[in-house]
Amino acid sequence: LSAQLEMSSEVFDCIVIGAGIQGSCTAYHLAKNKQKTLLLEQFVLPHSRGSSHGQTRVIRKTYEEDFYIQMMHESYELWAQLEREAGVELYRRTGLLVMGPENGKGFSRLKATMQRHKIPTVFLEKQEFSQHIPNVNLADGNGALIDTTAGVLYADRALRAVQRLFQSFGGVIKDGEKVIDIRPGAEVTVTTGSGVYSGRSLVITAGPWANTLLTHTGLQLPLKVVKINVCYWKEKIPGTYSVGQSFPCFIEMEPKEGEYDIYGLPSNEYPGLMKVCYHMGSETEPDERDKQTDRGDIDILVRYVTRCLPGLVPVPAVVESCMYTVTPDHNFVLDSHPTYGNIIIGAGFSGHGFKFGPIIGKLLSQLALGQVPSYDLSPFRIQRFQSHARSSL
Ligand SMILES: Cc1cc2nc3c(=O)[nH]c(=O)nc-3n(C[C@H](O)[C@H](O)[C@H](O)COP(=O)(O)OP(=O)(O)OC[C@H]3O[C@@H](n4cnc5c(N)ncnc54)[C@H](O)[C@@H]3O)c2cc1C
Ligand SMILES: O=C(O)[C@@H]1CCCCN1
Repeated sequence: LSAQLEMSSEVFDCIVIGAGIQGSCTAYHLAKNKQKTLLLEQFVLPHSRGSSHGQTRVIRKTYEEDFYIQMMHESYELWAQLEREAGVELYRRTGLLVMGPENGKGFSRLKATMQRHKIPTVFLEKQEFSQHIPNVNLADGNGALIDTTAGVLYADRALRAVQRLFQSFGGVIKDGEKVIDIRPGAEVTVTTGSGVYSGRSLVITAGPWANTLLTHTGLQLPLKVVKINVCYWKEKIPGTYSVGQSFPCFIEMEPKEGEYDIYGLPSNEYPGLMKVCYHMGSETEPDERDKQTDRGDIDILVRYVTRCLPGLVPVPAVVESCMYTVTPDHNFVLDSHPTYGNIIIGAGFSGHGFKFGPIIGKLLSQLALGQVPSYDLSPFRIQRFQSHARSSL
C-alpha cells in the first residue's frame, strides 16, 4: 500500500488541516502572503458534518469582553474586503436585539461595554419596546438593546468564497483526504489516506475532531463536543419575523426556560421559517453525531417560543444539525503547541467563532509564520487550562 501513497517531494511552507471557516481563512491569509500552502480536508467539499455549514450565522460586536469587541472591529473590515475580492455579498445588516435581566450581571456588563466602545446601540425602554419590536414579548424585569451594526453572514457562501480566493492565490486544496498521522519535527510530516506531505509549519483547525488529531502530538485539550439542533419555526403569518420586514437577529440572555442563551435570526434563507436555537446541546462523538437524539434543547425552545414569539407555530418545522466544540470558559484556543513551536492550534470556538473567521485566519497565519500576533492572545492560551482536568468539564 505504501508504494501507492503519493510521496510528495515538495515541501510546503505550511499545511493546514481542516477546511472549515477557520482553516480556510488561515490558508487564505498564508497564500495571500505568498506562502506555499496545502489545505487538507477529510470530507469531499462542501460537506455538512462539522461546524461551518448552513446558510447563516450572526455577526455582532455585542460582547461583554473588550478583547472580542476589539477583534470584531477588524473582522468586519476583513469581511468587507473578502466581499470585494470575491465579488459576492456575504453580510446583511439586520441589527441584533439583546434582551436580558435588566439588573443581571451579564446584561449590565454588556450595556457598559457597548457604551465604553461607542458601538452604535439603541436602548429600548419597556413602554416603547413593542412599537419597535412587534410580535415579541419582553419578560418583566428584562431590558433590551439593539446593536445596529450587527447582522447575518451567509456562511456557506462565505466558506466557498474564501476557499476559491485561497486557490486563486495559488493555494492547493485536497479534499476527501483524512489525516491519519502527524510526525512533528523541523519539517512536520502529515500522512493522509492517500498521501504523505511535509510542511515547515502545521496549523490544526479540525473543529470537533481537534483532540483526535492532537493525540498524534501528545496533547489533549479540555474540549466538549455537543450536537446542536438547528430549529426553524413556521411563521403563522408569513413574513412576520422576516429580514424584509427589518426584523433583527436576537439573543435572549438568561432565559427563564434554560441555563444558556436562546438566539434567533430573521426568516430569510427559508422564507416563512425563522431560525431559533438554544446555545447548548448534548455531548456527542463527532463521527456519530446523529446517534445523539436528546431533544431537551427543543423542549426548552418550545416553551420559549410559546412565551415570547407568539407569531410562530411552537413546533419546529425543520431541524438541521451542527456541532459546537466548547472550552470550559467558552473562549477560543489560539496558540502554538506547548512542545512543538511550528504546530499551531485553532480550536474550541464554542459556538461563536464564525464571525471572527477572517481575523482568526490572520492571527493563526501570523503564529505559523513566527510573527508577533497583532492582538494579545492571552485569553486564548492553552496554559489557562492547566488547572482543568478533562473530567472537570
Ligand atoms: C448551530 C450553530 C450556530 C452557530 N452560530 C454562530 C453564529 O451565529 N455566529 C458565529 O460567529 N458563530 C456561530 N457558530 C460557530 C461557528 O460556526 C464555529 O465556531 C465555526 O464554524 C468553527 O469552525 P472550525 O473551522 O473551527 O470547525 P469546522 O467547520 O468543524 O472545520 C473543521 C474541519 O476539519 C476537518 N477535519 C477534522 N479532522 C480532520 C482530519 N483528520 N483530516 C482532515 N480534515 C479533518 C473537518 O472535516 C472539518 O471540515 C455556530 C455554530 C453552530 C454549530
Ligand atoms: O455567535 C453568535 O452570535 C451566535 C448567537 C449567540 C450565541 C452564539 N452563537
